[in-house]
Amino acid sequence: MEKLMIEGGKVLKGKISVSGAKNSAVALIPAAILAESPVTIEQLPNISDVHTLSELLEEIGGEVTLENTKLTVDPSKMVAMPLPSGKVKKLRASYYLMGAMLGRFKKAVVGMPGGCHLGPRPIDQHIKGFEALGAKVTNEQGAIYLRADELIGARIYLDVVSVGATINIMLAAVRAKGQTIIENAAKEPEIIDVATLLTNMGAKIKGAGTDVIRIEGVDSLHGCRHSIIPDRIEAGTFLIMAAAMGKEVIIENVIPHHIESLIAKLREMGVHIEANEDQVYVAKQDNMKSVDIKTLVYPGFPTDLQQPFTSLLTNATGTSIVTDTIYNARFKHVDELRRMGANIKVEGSAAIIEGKRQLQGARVKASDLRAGAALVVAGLMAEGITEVTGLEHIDRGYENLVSKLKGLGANVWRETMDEQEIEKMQNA
Ligand SMILES: CC(=O)N[C@H]1[C@@H](OP(=O)(O)OP(=O)(O)OC[C@H]2O[C@@H](n3ccc(=O)[nH]c3=O)[C@H](O)[C@@H]2O)O[C@H](CO)[C@@H](O)[C@@H]1O
Ligand SMILES: C=C(OP(=O)(O)O)C(=O)O
Repeated sequence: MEKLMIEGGKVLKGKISVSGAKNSAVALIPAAILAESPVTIEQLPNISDVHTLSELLEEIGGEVTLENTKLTVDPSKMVAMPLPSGKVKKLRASYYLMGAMLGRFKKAVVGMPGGCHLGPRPIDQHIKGFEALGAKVTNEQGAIYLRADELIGARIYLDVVSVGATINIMLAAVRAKGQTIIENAAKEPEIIDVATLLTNMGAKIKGAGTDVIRIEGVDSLHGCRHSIIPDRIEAGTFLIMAAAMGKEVIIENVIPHHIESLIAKLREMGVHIEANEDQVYVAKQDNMKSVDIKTLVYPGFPTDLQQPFTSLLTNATGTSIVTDTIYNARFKHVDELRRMGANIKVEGSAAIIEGKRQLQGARVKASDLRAGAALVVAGLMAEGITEVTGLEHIDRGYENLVSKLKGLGANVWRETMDEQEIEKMQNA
């Protein structure tokens, strides 16, 4: 087991490049199940969620080759093998195996997904969608059983705007008979990316990226090549790091339009940002002003950036309020930031941050992926050394974080933990 060491206070300068989007990748890989010939996905991030999903596709008979950032899946020999436990528990996105296998085989058995602990993460809207398409869905000992004689297109109104449910229903509906209409659909860029792959595979989808998606089912789908969009959350994390410690930082391979809500808030704080087609230039501002943020569905401020942004706000003068309307208990990072000297109170779904505080290096633990990102931001700003454990969470979503940050001049490295340290961490 390893821990991440960060010597804080170093100025960040230079270029950093964004990898392919995790939350697209984890849907595009299961989508390959729907084809009958090989699908190649390019620019994939080298993160553990991608490896876990590739292994899951192998478990159901897929021939998978993963070379650097390119994955080829030959799904022709896949079978509807039950996946009630094991690797499906390692990540959230294993729920996309439900929609994809239901679409291809008209049946699936998939264990309840894992992923970050952000409070309750129900999948009732996914199930409502599958049932509307004609599937019988039961939960037996922690696994979801889905079966349909035939999938028939339907009009589905989502009671909650959900990225996961929108994509999952799309995956099943492309192979249903007739038309499916998803109303109150989520509009995240990852949904457009998945719809683009499916369209290249022969699906008929209109309206992805708006709140009404229309799908005309087809009898079969074929292989294709697809290049994934850049990760807006990784890009956003780098922007936040640069706002905290950056002199002249250029973030490359980014679609600035995807992170407009973050850019607007950083500018409101006084951070200097210039954006062109696929690059963003950031320069730190010494007297950042406090701001309030409220997380919302896209194009609102993303919940996935709320945690790293909270760390930045400890360095802004005045009181900031961060409200998470998507996951109102997504505040596990706050206790750890307090250990580093932050003055933050959590009241209901809001965190109240009193700045400006000079954080101090400490031993902290990442409880989930973006809590980990928040602690890295805090470590870069802190005086002295910060030790971050719980790296398995960070490795789910950030490719080569250490070498990318080193490229900007940060002093960060990984160290193997000894047995005593592991025991101490587990008992903490
Ligand atoms: C693998 C993946 O892409 N994960 C992302 C996805 O997670 P996830 O798929 O969990 O998030 P959703 O967009 O589905 O959920 C949004 C909100 O709807 C609620 N809800 C969702 C589904 C459902 O059936 N019932 C229900 O009530 C959730 O509890 C949450 O409050 O979107 C989140 C919100 O942008 C991001 O934080 C995660 O990074
Ligand atoms: C919460 C996240 O991931 P997951 O849904 O995979 O747990 C995330 O990407 O911030």
